[in-house]
Amino acid sequence: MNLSKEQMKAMQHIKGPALVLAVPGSGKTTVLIHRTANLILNHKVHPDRILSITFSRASARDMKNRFNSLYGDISHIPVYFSTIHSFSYSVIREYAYKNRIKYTLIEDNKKNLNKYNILKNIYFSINNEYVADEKLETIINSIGYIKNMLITPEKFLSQYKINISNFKQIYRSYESYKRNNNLLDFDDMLTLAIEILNKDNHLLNKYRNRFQYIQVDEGQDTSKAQIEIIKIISHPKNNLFIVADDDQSIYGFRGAYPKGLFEFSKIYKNGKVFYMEQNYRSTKNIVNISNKFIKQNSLRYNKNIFTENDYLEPISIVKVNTVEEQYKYLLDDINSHKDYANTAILYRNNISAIGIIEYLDRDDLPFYMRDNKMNFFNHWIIDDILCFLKLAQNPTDIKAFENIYFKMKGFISKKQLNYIKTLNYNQSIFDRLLNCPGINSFYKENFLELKMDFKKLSKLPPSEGISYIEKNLKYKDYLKESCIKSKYTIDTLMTMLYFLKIIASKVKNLNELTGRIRYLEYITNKSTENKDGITLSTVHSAKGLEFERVYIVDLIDGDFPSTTSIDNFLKGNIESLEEERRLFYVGMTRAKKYLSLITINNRNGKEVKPSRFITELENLITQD
Ligand SMILES: Nc1ncnc2c1ncn2[C@@H]1O[C@H](COP(=O)(O)OP(=O)(O)OP(=O)(O)O)[C@@H](O)[C@H]1O
Repeated sequence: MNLSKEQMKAMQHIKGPALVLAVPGSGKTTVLIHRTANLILNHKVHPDRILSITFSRASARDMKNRFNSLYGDISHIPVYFSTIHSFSYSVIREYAYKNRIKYTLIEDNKKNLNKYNILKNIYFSINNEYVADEKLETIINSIGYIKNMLITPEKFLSQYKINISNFKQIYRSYESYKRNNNLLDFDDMLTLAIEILNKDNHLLNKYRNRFQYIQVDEGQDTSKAQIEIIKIISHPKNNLFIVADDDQSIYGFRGAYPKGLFEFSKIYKNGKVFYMEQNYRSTKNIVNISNKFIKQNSLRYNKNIFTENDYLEPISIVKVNTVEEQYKYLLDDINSHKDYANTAILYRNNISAIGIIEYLDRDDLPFYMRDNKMNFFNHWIIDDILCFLKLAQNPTDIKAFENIYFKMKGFISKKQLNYIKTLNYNQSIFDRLLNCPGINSFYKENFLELKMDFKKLSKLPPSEGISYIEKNLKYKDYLKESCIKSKYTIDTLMTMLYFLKIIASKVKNLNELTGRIRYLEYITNKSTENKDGITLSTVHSAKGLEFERVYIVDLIDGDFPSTTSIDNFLKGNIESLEEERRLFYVGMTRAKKYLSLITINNRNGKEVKPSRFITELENLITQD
């Protein structure tokens, strides 16, 4: 590949600070890789002296693979591509070794001592109630934001409203608990590294001498804390080379600080800024429409993306009625090309992967999961449904009953549960309930009705059974109530049930359903090795990647863009909706030749609206 004039200029920049501001597919990563080789081959820089930083472990791996496939083993010394976290952690480890401190990482939730458990305990001790998963996530994201932005919780709370009681106290307890016990989470890696580099001159100089050249990919998603580390290490030579695209900044909620890019010229008076606006990745159809689309954002630096690539197929906007029709369309389209390794199915939320996996597996199509962060297969809602079905099959199953007796109609009390546990365990639970002392006719009727309901349930195929549990056994009422307490939205929970029904629709009985769930979990875990399969990924994790064919699915208003961003927009705050638009733009610009955007009218029997971004795109297309 011949680099363009713009790319060459950027690549040949050697000394002093430089910022490359560029559009998607313009060769930012390409330039960074060639520059690395140029430093080593033509400027005799030892590979060990170059620190190339990128955003995630996956992108560090991708960059290393791209480097190796272009240049192989040019120096017989491995070239170092790292995340800022792993770099910071190496600083901390060295400092800890020197000072005989033993830090423990608390990010592994398979270990007992992990940040989730610590925060759950702290939350309970302060608020006297259990914290729900979604609230816990808000707490973790907010703490991450505070640390990445290098601000105080007070400042954070003055800017953002979060629905967490006593957040400040939780924050302080968590911080002091970690400090007192030498515990570290990911965000501490950054703030502690800054602290260490600021106080240990010897260590600081060692790192400054070692890393003479620093390169940063995806500069738009570096946080203030990360920028600070990079600034400290590169000083005073400031041989700093950053590539970035503010239109692809998608981690604002975690403290990404793209505005930092535009302070570059203020911080580095002798800094050079290069621009690259030619896209080498996508067809003219995709480039033109993406360009118009991102121009709808107001918080951006205007760039004009263009390409010399040909026009090919127009992007397709596909509107179908149901989720099942969406999968059928996907399968038909993918099967007509069978170019699995060059195809990606992208989505806004992890949960969207469930239905896709089920359908791909039914058709025996290979897939590769880019990020397996789903907790679907072991979620309590799945456990609940399995317990209902187990109890229907075996009305003496007290363990199943104990899990769900308060999640259905019947008003069964804990006292009654404890009483029936003392009765003959071979007797049906419903008969035992009828034997509870002192129950009045109201309770008797309830229990008799329950007995009949479970009998009916035992005769239904699983997918109908789930609807029966939802409606007749009033499980949906329980879910609605639990939403009030847990801050799960009912839509999230109903979507999970809906995907479970899709899985259940092809099985005959409980055994098969349990087997199918475990099997899907297994192939999902295994698929992270299956690089030749169709890539399934959230748009977030697809950043930096490219595919011949890209499908973006489940394009529903409220999913993509998210409900929160729409609510904020209605209150006059455009930032989060603009971040969603950038995310959508990142998704669109992953496609080289073919881009298909799919929306549905109906999910789980409810009418849904197409993503407002689809409407926007349709308007832009008709204006052409
Ligand atoms: N000068 C060039 N000639 C031909 N192809 C090029 C050139 N520069 C880059 N490419 C190709 O264009 C595609 C996009 O390059 P690259 O991934 O480096 O872009 P990027 O700016 O990092 O993209 P993004 O920010 O969207 O992830 C790659 O397939 C790359 O090989």
